Amino acid sequence: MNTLRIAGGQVLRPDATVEDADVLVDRDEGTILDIGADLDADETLDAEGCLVTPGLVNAHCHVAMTLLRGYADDKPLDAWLREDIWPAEAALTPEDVRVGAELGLVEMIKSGTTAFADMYFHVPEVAAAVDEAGLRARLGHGVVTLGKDDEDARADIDESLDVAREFDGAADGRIRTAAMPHSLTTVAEDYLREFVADAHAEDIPVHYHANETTDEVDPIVDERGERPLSYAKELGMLTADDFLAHGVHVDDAEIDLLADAGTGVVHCPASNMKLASGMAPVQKLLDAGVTVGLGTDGAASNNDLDMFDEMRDAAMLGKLAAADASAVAAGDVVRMATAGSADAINLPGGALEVGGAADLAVVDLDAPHLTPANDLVSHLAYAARGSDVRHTVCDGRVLMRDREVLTLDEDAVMARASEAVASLRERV
Ligand SMILES: N[C@@H](CCSC[C@H]1O[C@@H](n2cnc3c(=O)[nH]cnc32)[C@H](O)[C@@H]1O)C(=O)O
Ligand SMILES: [Zn+2]
Repeated sequence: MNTLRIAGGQVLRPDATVEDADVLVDRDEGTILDIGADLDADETLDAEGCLVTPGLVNAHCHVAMTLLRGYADDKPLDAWLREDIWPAEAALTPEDVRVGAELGLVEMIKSGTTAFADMYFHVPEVAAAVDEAGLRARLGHGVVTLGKDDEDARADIDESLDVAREFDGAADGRIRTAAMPHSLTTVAEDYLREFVADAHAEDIPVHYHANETTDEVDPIVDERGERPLSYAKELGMLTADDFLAHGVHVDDAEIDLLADAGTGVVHCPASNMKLASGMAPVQKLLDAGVTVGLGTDGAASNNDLDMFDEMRDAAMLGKLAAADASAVAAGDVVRMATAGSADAINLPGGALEVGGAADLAVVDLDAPHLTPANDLVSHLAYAARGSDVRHTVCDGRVLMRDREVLTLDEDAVMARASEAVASLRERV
């Protein structure tokens, strides 16, 4: 057996307690063997003065959109997508998506994220980047049928199903997949019904954007006389395996539907604030027992992939939405960014426990903004930053040691991404 010891730190346990302990990892199996005192191992990662946390799980992203960071800001969702983002995306080559994904993965590793869910296109390139970088992911090809003829719409759906079949279990099992209709309004009803049924017939989960803006909710209510999530249920896309992004404008009946079905909701507070989409009723979702995860959405609507920022944003926005300072507390957002997200996207990780996945982040507490150590869960939620992460481990493999990313060449990736975007701007 080949073992790794994360030594001398404090460890955040699933019940939100913190204890002084080493974490012993089986590198061959990628699992945690023991959490305890003075454990011996083949290799040691120093965690003195640090908090060892579960790797953060970014449950909704478009990772290659790092290329469009700062490309178009300060617009509402619909205009932003139609006027800026979709025209630029139409010009992206597979090589662009590869380097954009690598850039995003470097950013994730450097901020303690070990797993994510991603909706994009040229997915084979995203999968190759994930394989190389060493993270876990649930990947899928996003489908839009609006504005497409029947042949193109069907080709898009076929590609989504083919990608889900082909890449499930890739990267030594670290990659899982989903079928990904973009949203309830950008994929037409007949296509959606067939797409979802075909995916579920092969046990492929479905991931989509829902109830993000009122512009997206109102047409469904006007045309169908029912709420979007009641429509989603009727289409069969509200099962325990499926998960949706946003869920901003959901009413009480829709919250009950989500809780009854066990469908995960991925809250994306920064994106919702930046696009002025609205405030998700996160405390209500939690109270109803809905599985709630946390995601950054793409870097063009955030504008980073730092899940520490996202935790703080979720807590702040959740309190505002509930008009209650006790709503969406520190422990709630830490759980959402770890176990909640892992649960929503159904990947291993999200908790440090014996027998569980060895996916973790080591946060350096020796910083003025993390002093004094009154409450480490509070610090994670409100005061820590991605740049406080010292080591990142996924599936038992060290992806970053002492802030040096070991699986990708950070400087080379940044240079290639800048070149790719210079060329993209000339083409668009
Ligand atoms: N195959 C589709 C692309 C779908 S990928 C997923 C899409 O979601 C877009 N996207 C990013 N953030 C959001 C959001 O917050 N809401 C809805 N769509 C988004 C992203 O730009 C990308 O085009 C096509 O032909 O256009
Ligand atoms: Zn999105």
